[in-house]
Amino acid sequence: MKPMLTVIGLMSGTSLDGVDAAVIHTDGERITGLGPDTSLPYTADLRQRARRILDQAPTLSFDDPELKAVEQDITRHHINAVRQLQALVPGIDLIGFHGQTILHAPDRHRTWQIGDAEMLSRATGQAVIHDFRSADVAAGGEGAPLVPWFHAALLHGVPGPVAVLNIGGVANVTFIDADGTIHACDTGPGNALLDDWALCHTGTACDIDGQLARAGTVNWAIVEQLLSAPYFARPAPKSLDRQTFAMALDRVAACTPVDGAATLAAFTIEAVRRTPLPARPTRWYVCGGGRHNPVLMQGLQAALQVPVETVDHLGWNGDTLEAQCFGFLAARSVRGLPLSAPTITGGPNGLSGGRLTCAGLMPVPSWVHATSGRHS
Ligand SMILES: Nc1ncnc2c1ncn2[C@@H]1O[C@H](COP(=O)(O)OP(=O)(O)OP(=O)(O)O)[C@@H](O)[C@H]1O
Ligand SMILES: CC(=O)N[C@H]1[C@@H]2OC[C@@H](O2)[C@@H](O)[C@@H]1O[C@H](C)C(=O)O
Repeated sequence: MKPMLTVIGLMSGTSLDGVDAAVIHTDGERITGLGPDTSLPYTADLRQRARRILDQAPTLSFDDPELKAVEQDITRHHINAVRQLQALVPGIDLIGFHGQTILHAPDRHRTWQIGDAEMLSRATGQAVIHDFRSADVAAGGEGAPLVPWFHAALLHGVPGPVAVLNIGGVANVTFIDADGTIHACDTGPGNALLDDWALCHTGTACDIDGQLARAGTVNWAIVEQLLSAPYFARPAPKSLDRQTFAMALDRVAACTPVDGAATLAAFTIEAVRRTPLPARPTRWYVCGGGRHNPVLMQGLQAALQVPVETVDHLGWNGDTLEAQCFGFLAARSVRGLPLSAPTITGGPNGLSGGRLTCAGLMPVPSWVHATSGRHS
């Protein structure tokens, strides 16, 4: 095993907006450098097709032709993103390929990320780690969130208790206690409901800068009703599917566009505030696209009553963090290091994850042999 790897991490998140890719220099424990990054948005057509697949996922068969076509198109975007970074950074050792989650149901021992790792490996000439969540789910864990080890590595030296909140389609928190213990869970919805509401009422893919929500009045009765869902009474670890709270859109259906947006934003914020954590964080750092929405940021500041800042204040890039994370986790995977923990996903202590594909790679890098047994 080479001590330090140069890895490209790839993330296509639940917002279905495109691929984020980033270079990271890491051995899966230390991060010695962050390289360039890029984002390739999906076309409106691919976004719609991927969304239809996500909506149908619970009943889809693995060989559904449209599923396969969407998977190929998504993989092509990943290949193009990798090629951009390969042109900038010579000597890439490995790719961490998250894929696109279309279904997440750990209670039924299912988590499903689409993306053709073999096609990616062949087209880019790189070893690829993929399928990061299945081992944890198979072992009884939630399979998500997986970002906490990465947040903890980046926070090294920042005194706890602190929380890092990612507001993507779904929102998740990493809590680091004063003694360094990591706790995590999905807090509730992130932007996904707001995105769906904005698309329906304005034709734009999100509530840009919170323009709708800012002009509306929160219907607190609806927020309380939504927060009475059993998920919010469950202790962590726990995780969500993008569509878990899709019924919230029916609950706000009679609201005006602005009041509906204000109510959905309040749902996201209140779900964060009520998330059970072992201690009160002294500070919250926010990443993910939701930090660009001032209504969410100001609402979180008012609700949490301790400083709430974007992770950019720590010198991190809040838009590329998840891509960097899957580069970091790929390096952990090839070393057999844990990707989760009992207080993160509820999976067993010491469990690694991810599968390795080296399709068509000649010669196979020598350090790859260290990972025998997990090839696909
Ligand atoms: N200027 C903005 N105003 C409001 N919302 C914004 C803005 N910029 C980005 N967003 C939100 O951020 C979302 C994208 O966030 P992000 O890329 O973190 O999600 P993701 O990685 O796909 O999701 P997840 O973390 O759940 O996998 C968009 O769908 C949108 O809702
Ligand atoms: C199943 C799945 O893809 N979950 C995502 C999703 O998006 C945010 C939240 O829900 C988080 O649990 C996870 O992503 C991040 C990267 C994670 O695993 O940490």
